[in-house]
Amino acid sequence: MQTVRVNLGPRSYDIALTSTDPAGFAAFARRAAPKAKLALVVTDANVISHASTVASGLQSVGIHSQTAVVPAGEASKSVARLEALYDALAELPADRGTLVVAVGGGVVGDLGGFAAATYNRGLPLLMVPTTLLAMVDSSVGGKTGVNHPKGKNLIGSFHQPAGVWIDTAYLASLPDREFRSGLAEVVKYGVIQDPEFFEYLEANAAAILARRPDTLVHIVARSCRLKADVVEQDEREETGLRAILNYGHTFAHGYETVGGYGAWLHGEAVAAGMVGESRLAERLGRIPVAVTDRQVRLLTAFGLPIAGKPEWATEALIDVMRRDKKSQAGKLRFVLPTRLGHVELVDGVSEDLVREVLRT
Ligand SMILES: NC(=O)c1ccc[n+]([C@@H]2O[C@H](COP(=O)([O-])OP(=O)(O)OC[C@H]3O[C@@H](n4cnc5c(N)ncnc54)[C@H](O)[C@@H]3O)[C@@H](O)[C@H]2O)c1
Ligand SMILES: O=C(O)C(=O)C[C@@H](O)[C@H](O)[C@H](O)COP(=O)(O)O
Ligand SMILES: [Zn+2]
Repeated sequence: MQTVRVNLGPRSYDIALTSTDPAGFAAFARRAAPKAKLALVVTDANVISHASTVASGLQSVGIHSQTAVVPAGEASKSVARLEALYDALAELPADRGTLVVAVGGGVVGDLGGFAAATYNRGLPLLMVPTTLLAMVDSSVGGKTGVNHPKGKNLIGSFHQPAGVWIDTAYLASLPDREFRSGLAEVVKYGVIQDPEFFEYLEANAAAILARRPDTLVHIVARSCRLKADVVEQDEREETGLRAILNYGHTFAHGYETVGGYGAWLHGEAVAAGMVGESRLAERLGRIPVAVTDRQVRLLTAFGLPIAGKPEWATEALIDVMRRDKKSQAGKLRFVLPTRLGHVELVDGVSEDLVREVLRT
């Protein structure tokens, strides 16, 4: 087992990275929440069997749990599903020591995490990610929330987990499209922080797609460390540093929202979003075309899209972008590459330039 520590003073926690170790999980859960007696396990319909293994582990260390199952998919990141979780917590009844355990992908983590952040003004949260995307990104760093019809994650909060338990054996059953979607966020770390990691992904694309266990462990561990490094320095996205994790996401959230949260998976939108935002950087004279070309080649090798769908209206996409959390006084801000491995937050990018890129 490897451990990645996220150092956040009193909110510090461990990310445990393992492969099939249910006994280890129970001890980890007990360490992360020493006083918990009761838990709500939140999961989705596709991963109920993993949730029941987790529930048995909790029981073995004296934590009795109930399970709340939400339908699989992005539509569950809604205020209506959140209310149902509040009902389940009230029914338990939860007290301030009750643990929320999110077993699933980013949808379950963001939704269950936001219920934990807000019920009784905050409950301890344990993340048990079962998708690649959740292992490398959403389970780490404390962003929780739900969508609004007018924009992704418009309702949410920062609420750090007490621990993250990653078992890469869960990835064996993950559908191919979901696995590829997670790879988009992995590529993101290479572009924003680590050119050597980007080269590793280029050189090992076939082994990664074949889910070779050593490559999986490496990409999950490296991604968690890279994300933790950013979160440790700017936990609540106040200095602008954490915004680098939003590379590709201004476009991506446009694609997801205009697509009605069903057309594309999050990682697919991020892949096309990174290419669009890299093209913006080119047009602003910040990078040579070669930097975009390398991203296009790697994302294509991973079977990910590199441009939005032609039917998505430019003005509808821009309208969503104006509501992006990085916007200030209605002006768009983008995270743009300066070279492979480094990005900057750039103010006042003209909407006309964005239109031009969206139309190409
Ligand atoms: N909080 C953050 O920092 C953060 C970061 C990145 C993404 N996100 C959010 O995460 C969400 C996307 O997460 P996701 O890609 O994990 O999608 P998801 O949660 O919808 O899971 C994808 C699909 O895979 C299924 N599944 C999960 N684990 C499985 C397994 N082991 N075997 C078989 N099927 C399995 C799920 O039931 C679902 O159908 C988006 O809402 C995105 O906005 C949040
Ligand atoms: O953790 C972060 O910070 C991120 O931006 C990670 C993103 O991959 C993730 O999609 C996040 O949910 C986007 O957050 P938002 O604040 O733009 O809604
Ligand atoms: Zn993302």
